[in-house]
Order: sequence, then structure tokens, then C-alpha cells
Amino acid sequence: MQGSSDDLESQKSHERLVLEWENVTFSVKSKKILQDVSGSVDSGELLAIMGPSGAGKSTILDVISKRTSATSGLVTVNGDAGADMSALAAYVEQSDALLGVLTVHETIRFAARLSLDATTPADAINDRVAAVISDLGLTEAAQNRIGNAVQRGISGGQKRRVTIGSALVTMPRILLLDEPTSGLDSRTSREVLTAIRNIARRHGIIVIASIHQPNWETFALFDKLLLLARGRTMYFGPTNQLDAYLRDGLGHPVPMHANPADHALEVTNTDFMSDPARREVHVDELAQRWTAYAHANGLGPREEDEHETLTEHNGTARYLTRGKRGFYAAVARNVHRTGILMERNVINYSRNLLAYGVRIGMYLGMGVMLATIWVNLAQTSAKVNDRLSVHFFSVAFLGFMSVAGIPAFLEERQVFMRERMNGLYGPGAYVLANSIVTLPYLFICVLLFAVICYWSIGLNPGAEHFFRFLGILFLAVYTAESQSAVVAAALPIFVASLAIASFLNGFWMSVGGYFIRAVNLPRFWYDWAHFIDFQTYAFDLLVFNDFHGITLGCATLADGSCFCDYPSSLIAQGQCALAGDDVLRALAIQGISFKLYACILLIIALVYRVILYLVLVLKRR
Ligand SMILES: Nc1ncnc2c1ncn2[C@@H]1O[C@H](COP(=O)(O)OP(=O)(O)OP(=O)(O)O)[C@@H](O)[C@H]1O
Repeated sequence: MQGSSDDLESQKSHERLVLEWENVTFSVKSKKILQDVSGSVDSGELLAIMGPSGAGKSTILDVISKRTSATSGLVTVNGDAGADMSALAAYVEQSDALLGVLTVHETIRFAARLSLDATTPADAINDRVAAVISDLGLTEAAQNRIGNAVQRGISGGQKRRVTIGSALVTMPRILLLDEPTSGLDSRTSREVLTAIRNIARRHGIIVIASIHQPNWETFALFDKLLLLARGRTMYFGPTNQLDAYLRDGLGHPVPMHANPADHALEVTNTDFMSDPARREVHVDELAQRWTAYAHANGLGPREEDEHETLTEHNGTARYLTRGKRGFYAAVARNVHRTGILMERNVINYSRNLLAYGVRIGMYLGMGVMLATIWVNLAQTSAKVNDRLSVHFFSVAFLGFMSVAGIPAFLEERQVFMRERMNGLYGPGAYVLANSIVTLPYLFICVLLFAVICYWSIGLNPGAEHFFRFLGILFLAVYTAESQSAVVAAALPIFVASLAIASFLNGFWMSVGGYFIRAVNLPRFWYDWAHFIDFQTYAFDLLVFNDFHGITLGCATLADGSCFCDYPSSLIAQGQCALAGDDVLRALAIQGISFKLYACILLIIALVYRVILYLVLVLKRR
């Protein structure tokens, strides 16, 4: 299948690209974080961005990738300032956003599949995945899981390589790496960068990497260097001319046996100067020296004539990466990617204890708890409140437990953010895959709970009532799960999203009509909160399902009179009993339409899913 693999790669490579940034300035308030930074990189070249901590390395990567807009200046691809960087570039951030339960091979293979057409032969994908795994020295770890909080996995350095591999395997035209070698020893750093360089050369990929203190051999793997200090350019040009600049331009020759990269950092580092004014003057002086030297020696950004030639390629960048255009092609691509994401979610949710394992245990435990505490409730008016509490508890606490899914959701969200930024798929495919694959897992949780406790408690007998109980509870739990996902999507900090989701659940419990009858709620809350509360509908439906059509016994007092805990319509007919519908009447839910309420519950769940989509459209990080 070598032929097909080559065809596949030739779709993207062999077309020259030049990425340029001209006079880029980025300010926050009045602070200039980048000042007039210019540079360019050609297909197949590797550019290192170096500088002391806080020099602006990550910021220039963000600007080049267009994740951050420059305050002034231009970023162009083949002269085109409108080039779609999310389609052209893959960005490897400093942190590794990976799904802990997937193996190394699965992680890289899913990334490859998400980036390729549905028609790509499996052999071609496998060849590409195997090549990347081997190039990055991950062959031995290929079948090992990444690891998470509950399961130890591969090492930090291996994770770094998996993240890089997941980007490389998509064959981006531009690869941006923020600290690709952090956590790697010097030998592995060199090997990884050599692999990246080989792939970049072979496929004409532009590589830009911010890097801290590379050793000499690693530094020599780069073609160009952009050296920054306090957001200013200290050097931009071929790595092999840095020596000459330090010697002739700055008068600081590299000492014998010293690494020019270390020496350059030493000369430009102002962090330990005690006088802040002196720091600024020093950097200013170095920036001016560089400008003069670059001008005199023809170094620095691309010359005008080359610029002219490249503008002829305007728009190629977009053409190369977008594949077939048109509405139907876009729909087909999204359906294909949603399918792959669903497949990945099935693996993730099945193996991830944090996603559903813990929750299945919790729902089982709660089922046993209800089954044994509310055991065998007598069908009497004295037990009406106990029965009501079963329904309240089921809706409120099963829903509440959806917060247990937040850690797994946050892990998934981080992976989504990385893959979305790299143009693999959008929020639509992600939300659809998450919404669909969540269904069977939550259903199993609710089914286990219901089977364990329904008959043991002695709720309204009969298969129809049981299945209604199951269906309503499932819808309620799915809605609560969707609510937790919305909160965690908007506020991706575990403790904060846990607090807000818990607060919301508590709030819905308070206005749902169980603790305080709905009609007794203050109008301010009754008029809106009670009616948008999913627990209102779920609780009313469960109560209706349980009480409608049953008869509950009442107590005969010593004087022979009949006592029911709720006003009974049956006493007047000579029966010492309470109709279930009398209870529904007392709760003001005797006339509800089962179908309407179930539809409203479903609509609330769908609204949460739409909000989840909108939040993810708006949130870029
Ligand atoms: N949005 C922002 N608001 C305020 N300050 C910012 C912002 N972005 C960056 N900075 C500041 O700009 C400077 C450069 O930040 P940047 O993260 O680009 O540096 P760096 O060279 O990547 O540093 P390091 O090597 O430590 O990661 C830092 O002082 C940082 O605090």
C-alpha cells in the first residue's frame, strides 16, 4: 500500500509555502509584549524561537498561529494575510492534552483518521501512524495507555512525544511547537527534533519551535533562530551565522567549547540586572545593534524580490488543506468525523473509571440504599410522604451525581480544544458525538438503579409504570448531565465548575415544588425558575406515574372514624381509603399531560445541548 500512502502525502506536500510575520507588535494595556518582530520561514525549514523567560516566545507563536491578533503588523502565508491557519497549522502547546485511557497507538491513529478523508485506505493510515510512532521512538510504548489520575501510564517525556506525534501525523503544512522538548532528556530531545526535521524536510512542513537552552547538537538541527528579549528581536537569521553576529556585531565572541545558543541567551538576559531602567536600555541597545548588523549583512526577513515571486502562489495554502468544497462535502466530512469521535468516546467512556465507572458504582449504591431504607412501602395514606420522597430523591440526587462526570468531561474538553484549534473538527461534531455516546452509558446507570430499587420499594406495579419511571429518570439525569457539561465547558476549572453545578442542582431542588409547594413559592421564583426547572417536570411525572389510578389505605381510628393523611374523595363513597388521584389533586398535578411534560423535559435537555454547542463556539480556550 506504499503507493496509496504516497498519494495521500502528496495531496498536502510539495507545494512551497512561505510564512512571514512583519513588524508584529502586541501590547496589553500600555505594555508592549512584542515590538516590531519580523521574520519568515520556508517549507521544510526549522525555526527555533529562543529567549529568556518572559521574552515573548509563546506570544509570538500565538500571533503566528493567529490564536492571538497582533496589535499591529501582518502574518501572511505566501503573501496572503487571510490564510486560514487552523486549516494549515497544527499547534503543540506546552501542556499535553490527551485522553488518559487510550494507548499511544490509538491516540495517534485517531488523530490521523480525524485529519483524513473518509476514502483514505486503512493501510495508508496505518503506514503513516507506524512511521510517526517509529520516528518519535515510541514503538515500545505503542500499546501502553497514556495514563490519568487513577491509572499510571507512560512517562511525561513520552506524553510530550505523543502530543507531537498527534500533530505530525495530520501532516500540517505548518507545525508550531511550544517547548517541544520540555520534560525530555538531551538525547531524547535531539532524537525527537531529528525526527521532526526529517519529516519536515520530506514533506515540506514549516516547523517553528520555542525552545529553552538546547545543547549544541540540538541547536544545530534548526535552520534559523529568532532570538527575543523583552519582546524585541535580538537576532533573526541562520543558526550557523549566530557565532559571527555575536563576535562581529556584538563584540561578544562565543568562548571556546561554549554553546552559541547558551552564550546568546547569556548576553541578552536582563533578568538579573538590579536596575530596571538599565534593563530597558540594554535591550534597546542590543535591538539597535541587531538592526544595523542585519541591514549591513543582508540578514533578517525576506527580501522584496522573493516576496514578489511568492505572492504568485496566493491562496494555494487554503486550496491545499481544505479538500473538496461545497455544502454536501462539508456535511459528509462532519458526519465522518462525528463517527470517529463517537468511536473514540465509546473507548474512552468504557475504559475511563472517572467517566462512568465511578458513577455506575454510585448509582448501584444509591439503588441499594433506597431499596433497603424505603423497603416495601405500604400502600397507605400514612406512607404518601415517604413515596413522594422516593421520587424527589431519585430525581434530585441522581441528577446531582452528574457532577461526578466533570473531571472526565474536562479532560475531553481539553483534547477538543487542541484538536479544534488544529482544524480537525468543530464544536458541532464534538457536541453531537458527546451527546449521543453519553446516552447508553447514562441509561445503564439509571437502569441499574431502577431495577434494584423499584420493586423493592413497592412503587406502582406493572411493566408500563416501571418503564415510565425508567424513562423519566433517564431524561432527568441526562438533562442534569447536560447542565454539568455546560458549566464545565464555560468554566473549565474543576473546583469552580463543581461548585457552580452543585449550586444549580441545589437551586433546582429548592424551586421544584417538593420542599415548598410550588404555589407557595414566592412569585419571584415561581414565575420563572419553577417552570424552567427540569426537576419540576421530572418530579411531577414520577409522582403522577406512581399515584395515578392507585388506592391507598387509610387508618380507622378508635371511634370507628376514618383518617386519611390527605383529603379523600373515597370516604364520601363509603370507603376508608385515599385515591392516588386525591394526592395528585392536593399537589395540584392531577391534570398534567404526561406527554406534554415529557416533551418539556426533553426540550430542556436539548436546550442544554444547544447551549453547550454555543458555549464551545464562543470559548476558544
Ligand atoms: N495577555 C497577557 N496579559 C498580560 N501580560 C501578558 C499577556 N500575555 C503575555 N504577557 C506577558 O508577556 C511576557 C511574555 O510572555 P510569554 O509567555 O510570551 O513569554 P515566554 O518567552 O514564552 O516565557 P516562558 O519561557 O517563561 O514561557 C510575560 O511577561 C507575560 O507575563
